[in-house]
Amino acid sequence: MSTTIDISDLILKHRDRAVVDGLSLTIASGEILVVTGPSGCGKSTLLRAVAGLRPLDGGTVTADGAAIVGTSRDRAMVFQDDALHPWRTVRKNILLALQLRGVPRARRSAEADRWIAEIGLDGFGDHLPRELSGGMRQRVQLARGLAGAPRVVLMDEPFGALDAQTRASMQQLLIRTLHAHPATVVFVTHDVDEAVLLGDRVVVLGAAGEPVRRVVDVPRPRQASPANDGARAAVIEALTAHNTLSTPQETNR
Ligand SMILES: Nc1ncnc2c1ncn2[C@@H]1O[C@H](COP(=O)(O)OP(=O)(O)OP(=O)(O)O)[C@@H](O)[C@H]1O
Repeated sequence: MSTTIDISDLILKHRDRAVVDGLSLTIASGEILVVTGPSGCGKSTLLRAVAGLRPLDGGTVTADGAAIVGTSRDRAMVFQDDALHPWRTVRKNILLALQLRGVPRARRSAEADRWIAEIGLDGFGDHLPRELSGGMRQRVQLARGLAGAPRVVLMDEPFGALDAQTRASMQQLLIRTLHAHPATVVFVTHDVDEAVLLGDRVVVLGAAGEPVRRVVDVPRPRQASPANDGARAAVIEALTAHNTLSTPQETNR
C-alpha cells in the first residue's frame, strides 16, 4: 500500500532565504516522482521536508491527508552517502530496518534472507559493510530502504557515487523491486537519463526560490529511448533554460 503526498504553497528557508517558495504538487499513490534542477535549487531541502526531517516555513505537506510533522516508519530515506551501520553485518542492517518498520519478529529472518537474495548478495549476509564494494553497499542500502514495505521512499541521489554499469544495474533493481513492492517514491537526481528512466513524472525545479520550471510526464511502458526521447528533451530544455546546470553531456556520465 502506498500513500498520496500533497505539497501545498510550501515555503522552505535557509537563514531567512526562501529556497523553496510557494511549491504546490501532488504525488500520486504509487507514483515515482523524480526531482531535478540546478545545484543548490533546494532538492535535498524539499526531500527532507517531505521526510519530516525539517520544519516548514509556510504551507503544508500531507501524507494521505495527515500533516507530516516528523519522521515516520512509513517513510524511508535512501541517501547517496553510505548510511549503513558499519558495525552491523548486511543481514543485521536489513533486520534492523524490518524491526523499525514494525515487521513481526517471527517474519524478520525469512524476510531479511529474501532481501539479501533479491539484491544478489547471497553468501554476503554475514559480511560487514566495509568488506563490500561500493555498489554492493548501495544495494544493501536499497534493501534497507525498501524492506518492511514503507509506503513512501525518499531517495537523494542514491546512485550518484556509482560507476555507470553499477548505476544501470541498480536502476533496474529499483524498478524490479518497486514493481514487487509498490511505494510512492520521490527520487532526486542530476542525471537526465536516470530521471526519464525511473520517473513517471519529472519535476524540474528552478534556481533556489524560483518557481518550478516544468513538470514532464514520461510515457510508459518504461523503456530506454526512443520512446522517452521527447521527455528527455523536455527535461534538458527546462534544465538549460537559464544555463544554470551542467550540460546534458556532463549529466550523462
Ligand atoms: N544547513 C544549511 N544552512 C544554510 N543554507 C543551506 C543549508 N542547507 C542548504 N542550504 C542552502 O539551501 C540551498 C538549497 O540546498 P539543497 O541542498 O537543498 O540544494 P540541492 O538542490 O539539493 O543541491 P545539490 O544538487 O547541489 O545537492 C542552497 O543554496 C544551499 O546553499
